[in-house]
Amino acid sequence: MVESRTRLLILDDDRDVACAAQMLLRRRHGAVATLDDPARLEALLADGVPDVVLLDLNFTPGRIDGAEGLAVLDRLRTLARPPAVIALTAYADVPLAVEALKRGAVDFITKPWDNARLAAAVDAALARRTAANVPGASALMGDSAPIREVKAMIAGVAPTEANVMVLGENGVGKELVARAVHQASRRAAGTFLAVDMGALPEATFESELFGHRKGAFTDAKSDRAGRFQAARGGTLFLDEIGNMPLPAQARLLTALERREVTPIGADRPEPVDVRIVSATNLAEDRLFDPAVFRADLLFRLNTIVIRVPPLRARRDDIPALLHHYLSLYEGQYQRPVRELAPAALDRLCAWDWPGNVRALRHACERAVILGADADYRYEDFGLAPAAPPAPVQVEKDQDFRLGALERDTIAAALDKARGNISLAARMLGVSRAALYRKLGKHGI
Ligand SMILES: Nc1ncnc2c1ncn2[C@@H]1O[C@H](COP(=O)(O)OP(=O)(O)OP(=O)(O)O)[C@@H](O)[C@H]1O
Repeated sequence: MVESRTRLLILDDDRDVACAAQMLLRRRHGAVATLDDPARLEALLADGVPDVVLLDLNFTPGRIDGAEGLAVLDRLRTLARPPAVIALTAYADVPLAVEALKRGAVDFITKPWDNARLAAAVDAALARRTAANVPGASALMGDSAPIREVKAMIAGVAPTEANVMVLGENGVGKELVARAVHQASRRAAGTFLAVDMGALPEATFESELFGHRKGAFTDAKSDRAGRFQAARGGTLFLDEIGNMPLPAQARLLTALERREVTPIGADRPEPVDVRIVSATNLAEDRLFDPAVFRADLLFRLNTIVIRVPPLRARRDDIPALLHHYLSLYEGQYQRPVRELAPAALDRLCAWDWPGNVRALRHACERAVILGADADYRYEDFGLAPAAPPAPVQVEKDQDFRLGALERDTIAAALDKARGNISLAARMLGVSRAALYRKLGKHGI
């Protein structure tokens, strides 16, 4: 994907709160705008739509019904390319957070927040600004035999309450499969809440998932709902499950076995009413290694396993995906409709797509933005390997080596992390979203 700066917007009437969030996020993301009055939102949107909006749900002092924030959320969702919205609320109001999630917010944070948690939520929102945010892209495309099999499994398993584990390489569409299970289930009217288990800090793991009571620990200034409570009546998607440390796995297992969770500081457990869909890109031999993943947790989660094959194993889907994403980005960037030259299509179908559908999508975005000919050419997709180093002038040579160095470092980190994106991003000291951008840039 073409590198672009992330745009964040913080919409909160409390200037101190907005300023604190701005300072925290500016270090990581650069451009962070703040707005204390929703009446000025339209003028700001006219200048460009942000990627992520941190949205306070109550502006007028004393109001706690969230109606003001929900109205802004509804407005943002009508945009052609809506931002990912993280709802902010000063009140541990689970119904309000759930309402925001139902109306399309990707996450919620209770104020006062933990900085690491806020930063992780923004990263996750950026990485997830995918299917849910792009009209028409939420359906699983493809009609190859393997993808038809996946769709048949989804149709068969969705109406049951069985836990589903989705396996597959990065970018194959595991989250789309999880959403499809939710949408075809009896819980479709409820919340679909995705949690990146690999990104949950170990210290706050329990409070994030199960919630806490005011005063349970020094920073617990108010009650806080956990993900299990927020997804009540809906589906909890536990993503990157293979990245969980073993102690966290034990705590999750207890909750699933007892079907109840106890918020930290509470004296009574609360029943759990969620359907669990989990996903990992770990290879199955790693998943069955007890040093990596607890067997008892695995057997809780994998009642039904849906394996999503890599794109290179279902090349018949490539033409439809290319046409879909090219026309999607032509519309989005208001670029002319262009054909894919037959020779280019052949080469794109022969490419192995190591980053799977996500990489294909990024490549299409690049081609739409950079392609200049009447038809799309293979070169427009940025997949050709880097040119061999030539003994040209020193400066150019250095540029080339810098790019190659970055690519090699990323490839080495991915290799070491066995394809685990969260882990590789942590090793490289960048966010998951930034790593995905770099993967797209290098066609990895
Ligand atoms: N069959 C498909 N049809 C259309 N778009 C797809 C399909 N599969 C994946 N995509 C798109 O590819 C991108 C990656 O999909 P998704 O996030 O579901 O993959 P993932 O397997 O969960 O990735 P990761 O393991 O990296 O989290 C998304 O933008 C999604 O919309």
